[in-house]
Amino acid sequence: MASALSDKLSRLVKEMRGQARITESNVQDMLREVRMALLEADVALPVVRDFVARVKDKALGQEVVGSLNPGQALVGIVNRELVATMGEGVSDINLAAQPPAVILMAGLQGAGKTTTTAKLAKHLIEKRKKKVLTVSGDVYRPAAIEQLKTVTRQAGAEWFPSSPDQKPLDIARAALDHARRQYFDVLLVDTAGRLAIDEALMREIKELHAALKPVETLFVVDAMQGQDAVNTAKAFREALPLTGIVLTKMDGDSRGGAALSVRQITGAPIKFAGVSEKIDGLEVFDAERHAGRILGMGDIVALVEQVTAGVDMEAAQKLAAKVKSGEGFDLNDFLSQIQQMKQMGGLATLMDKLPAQMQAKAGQVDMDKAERDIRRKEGIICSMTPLERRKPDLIKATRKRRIAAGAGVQVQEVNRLLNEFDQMQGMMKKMKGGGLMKMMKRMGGMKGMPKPPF
Ligand SMILES: Nc1nc2c(ncn2[C@@H]2O[C@H](COP(=O)(O)OP(=O)(O)OP(=O)(O)O)[C@@H](O)[C@H]2O)c(=O)[nH]1
Repeated sequence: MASALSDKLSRLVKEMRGQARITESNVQDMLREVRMALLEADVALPVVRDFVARVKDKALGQEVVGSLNPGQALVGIVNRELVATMGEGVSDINLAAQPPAVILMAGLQGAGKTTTTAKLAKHLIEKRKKKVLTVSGDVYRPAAIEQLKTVTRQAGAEWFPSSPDQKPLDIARAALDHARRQYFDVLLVDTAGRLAIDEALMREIKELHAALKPVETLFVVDAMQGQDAVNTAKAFREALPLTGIVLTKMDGDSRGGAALSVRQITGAPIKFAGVSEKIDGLEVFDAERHAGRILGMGDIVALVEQVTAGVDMEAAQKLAAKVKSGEGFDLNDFLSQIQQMKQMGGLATLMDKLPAQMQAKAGQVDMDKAERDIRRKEGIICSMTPLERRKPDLIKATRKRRIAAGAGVQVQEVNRLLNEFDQMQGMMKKMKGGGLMKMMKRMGGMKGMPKPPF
């Protein structure tokens, strides 16, 4: 499905070539695809509508800069809007309170509250060097108290005992008192889960909130819940002043649309993502990476940006004019293409940014070898005289030996480069216009290299 979206967008991107502006008419198809992609990613409909309207607003009339066409520019706008909606920058746990800083965990049953409580304890111990106490207020499911005890041990934190015959509010007060007296920095309060929104339990968590005055009230939500997450989020937002969201089970196969919906509905920042059942399976939420996941495009946008940033547009245009005018593509141009590739961070960096389905193919290419090969080629061309670079036909056997010696390679390598260059020159002529993207595209068909995105 991810590849279907990338394919659709790529096709539309191609159709929009040669248009200099994003207009009402050329943007419609793209926006339809974006809307579909968001719905398929399980983003709630009202959130999708809002989002697409914002993107349209930002996109209309926008001049398309540099080598980008309107399609590519729109992908950039969608990506930036996704990142902005889900929150830019890193938003860690706020501990700015008179210790112990209380963190209240809220969410539906099975969302992953207990697991997340322990994961968070570990995070605070290891990353923030805090002394952490956990307590369970879940008196309805006796196993929940034991579960918290086990995972708290795994996290290396301390656990405050509680039992099913106590009232949650009493447990919480006793734990807070203990935390104060024992100089704990943080008290993590796990609460009873709800299968669905339940009045009595909502009242209980509100009371806990009022008594504990937590510095953080985290809403724990299962990313696999998709659209259903919206109703849960609404109910919790109405009951509690949420300060952050933890999205769990992000290692599942959801498209991650819940992130966008829950963020928009609650207005609270997404702070962490649960990425495995294990105690260390918690990551600080990365909106940029998640935007890529929702669009199913890997880091394709980053790739487009990196390519356009690294390319010397003036040089690329000169090259295009050169090829068009029939003046020919020479080894100086070949050298400058290699150098531009280096400026973009080298092959390995570019491959890293490809979407998953392309990376699988890229994985078959030995990157180190490919990089070494490029460096050798650069060395060979640099050993030639300017005239030889313009007219490689002039290079005779004795010069080949000298060039090889100068570059520290075998003569066969020089021959191979000249042959490859010959092929490439033929190709460039056929293309009637240069450009790195086009060249990369052609390279996609060569030597098992993955195809570039556009
Ligand atoms: N794969 C995966 N599983 C998770 C993650 N977080 C929690 N789980 C699993 O989800 C299940 C429910 O997690 P709990 O922590 O028991 O959920 P809870 O919200 O405390 O549930 P109650 O105590 O019943 O309210 C457990 O099997 C966890 O191992 C995660 O990030 N990834």
